[in-house]
Amino acid sequence: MFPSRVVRQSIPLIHIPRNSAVYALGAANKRSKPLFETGSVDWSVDAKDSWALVGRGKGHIFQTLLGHTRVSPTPPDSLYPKFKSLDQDAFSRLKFVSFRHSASSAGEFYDYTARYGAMRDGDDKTLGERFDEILQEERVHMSEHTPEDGQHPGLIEEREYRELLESLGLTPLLTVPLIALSNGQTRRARIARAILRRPDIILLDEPLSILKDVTPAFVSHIAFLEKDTFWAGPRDEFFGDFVKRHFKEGNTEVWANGFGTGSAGTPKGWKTREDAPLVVDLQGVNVVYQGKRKILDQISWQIRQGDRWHLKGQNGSGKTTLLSLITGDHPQSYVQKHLLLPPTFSPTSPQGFTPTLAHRKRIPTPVLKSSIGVLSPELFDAFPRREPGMSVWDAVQTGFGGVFVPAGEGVGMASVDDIFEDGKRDEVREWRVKRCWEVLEALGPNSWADKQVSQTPGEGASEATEAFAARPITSLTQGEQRVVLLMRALVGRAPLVILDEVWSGMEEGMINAVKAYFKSGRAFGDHQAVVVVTHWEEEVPWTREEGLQSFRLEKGYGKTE
Ligand SMILES: Nc1ncnc2c1ncn2[C@@H]1O[C@H](COP(=O)(O)OP(=O)(O)OP(=O)(O)O)[C@@H](O)[C@H]1O
Repeated sequence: MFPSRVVRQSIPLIHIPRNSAVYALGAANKRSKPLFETGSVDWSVDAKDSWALVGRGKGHIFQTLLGHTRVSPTPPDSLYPKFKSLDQDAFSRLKFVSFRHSASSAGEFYDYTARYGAMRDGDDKTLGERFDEILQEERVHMSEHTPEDGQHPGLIEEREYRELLESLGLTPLLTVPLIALSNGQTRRARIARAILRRPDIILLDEPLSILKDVTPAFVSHIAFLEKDTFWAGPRDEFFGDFVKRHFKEGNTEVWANGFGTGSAGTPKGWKTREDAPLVVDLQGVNVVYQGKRKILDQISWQIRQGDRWHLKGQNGSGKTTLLSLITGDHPQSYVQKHLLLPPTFSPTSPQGFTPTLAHRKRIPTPVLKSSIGVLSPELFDAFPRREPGMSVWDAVQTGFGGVFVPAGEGVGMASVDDIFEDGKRDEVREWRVKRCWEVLEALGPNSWADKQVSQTPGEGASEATEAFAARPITSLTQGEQRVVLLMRALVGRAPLVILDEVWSGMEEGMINAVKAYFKSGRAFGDHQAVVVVTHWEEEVPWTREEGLQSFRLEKGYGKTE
């Protein structure tokens, strides 16, 4: 939460008294089961506190703060006592920034289709211009209120504004079009946009896109909600007594670090790495924008079958750009001198593809798409989940062709028809159906759902999976949609799999299920190369001992570490 300008320290900004029950808005009556109860915890948030909401039920706390639940009995001074005492509308003094829906919720800040292509009219508004607009809106808003009515905190001061941009690393980006900002840059820009309006409370939903317990230093307090346990208090007490007591039963995984010592996924099969065929071969690759912004400078990178790579680099260092050259999404992929990729792909042949690579411009895009399994924030935004009637099954199947739209009986078969001789086609189809069920079983609700809640007693494992496969993708939670799009990336056993921010938006149970699948060694075959993109070492499913290599991008240059 952002330090408040309101001075009366004794009245809390937020207060949910002890012995309160919090209900979903539509809950019929008091006999309905509450979302959570405060029990003996009297939860108060004061100005200058910085709270982190954690635990599986944190979403309920968030919804409560957004006014989307009913607190019973109604708190005597409202949920927002300080604003009540000042006769202010709490929701006008609160800013909510959600990162859960990935970049698309940034709206004005993102458009996947336009990013690499020619910019359209209106796409070229820069970050600086957008911030100027916001400040102008605030000026107008301010002019409509008197200083006494407390409805406007006054404009951010010039010095404070400059410091804000500096601290978020946005100063050099002011002249960059919004559309060109990288994911991390967009996140930071959205936080700055909220702060520019000088709210008393900022709610940031999943701002860090990380797997788990990296609690930023500025967090002073923690509110925890899971099943029947609600706890709120100072950070030190949480990590001391509370975690020890609450997690003593063994559920410590979420607070432990990293993947532990999983040994699966170890690339094997070739005596030395150099014996393995190349999947990607880049030499001297460059990307320059507007003739001057050099994003990639003479990048050379070879990826071989069985390789496990961690692609690293700060926000804006060019990771997405580099990967978009490999996936063929970037128009400049055609003009690179040396950008070699797999020209064919046969999931049922032992090796998976013809070992002689071809230049990107000689590979039809549908073939390239079928050779690369991708899950990324960009894909999550762009995936046309609203395609009428698209079920989970349909969505997973699109992974075989790397396409977006289910194509009738043989989803993604278009390119395969060209590749395979008559007679082999059924074999492929059979393999595909089997693979779909495999990933659905491995990563579907059987692996992560709270079984008491979502399964009726006696329901068989496959029944739950079948029911899940038939659900419209739009009916799933954001976390469930992420898991489905991960299944889509894995289903084809493509020679190259790219997993960019794979954990973001997933619930804890899903994260554990995916981790278990990666560790089991069944997720990837030895013929597959995998590139993981994350800012956090502990999110990478493999260790150096298991063959992990790192490729770092920095100031346009790339190097193997
Ligand atoms: N069309 C464009 N014009 C100008 N600059 C661009 C354009 N597209 C991208 N950029 C710039 O290229 C740089 C690299 O962006 P990219 O998305 O590849 O970074 P990234 O490493 O993936 O970052 P993140 O970790 O935040 O996702 C950024 O500084 C971005 O502003």
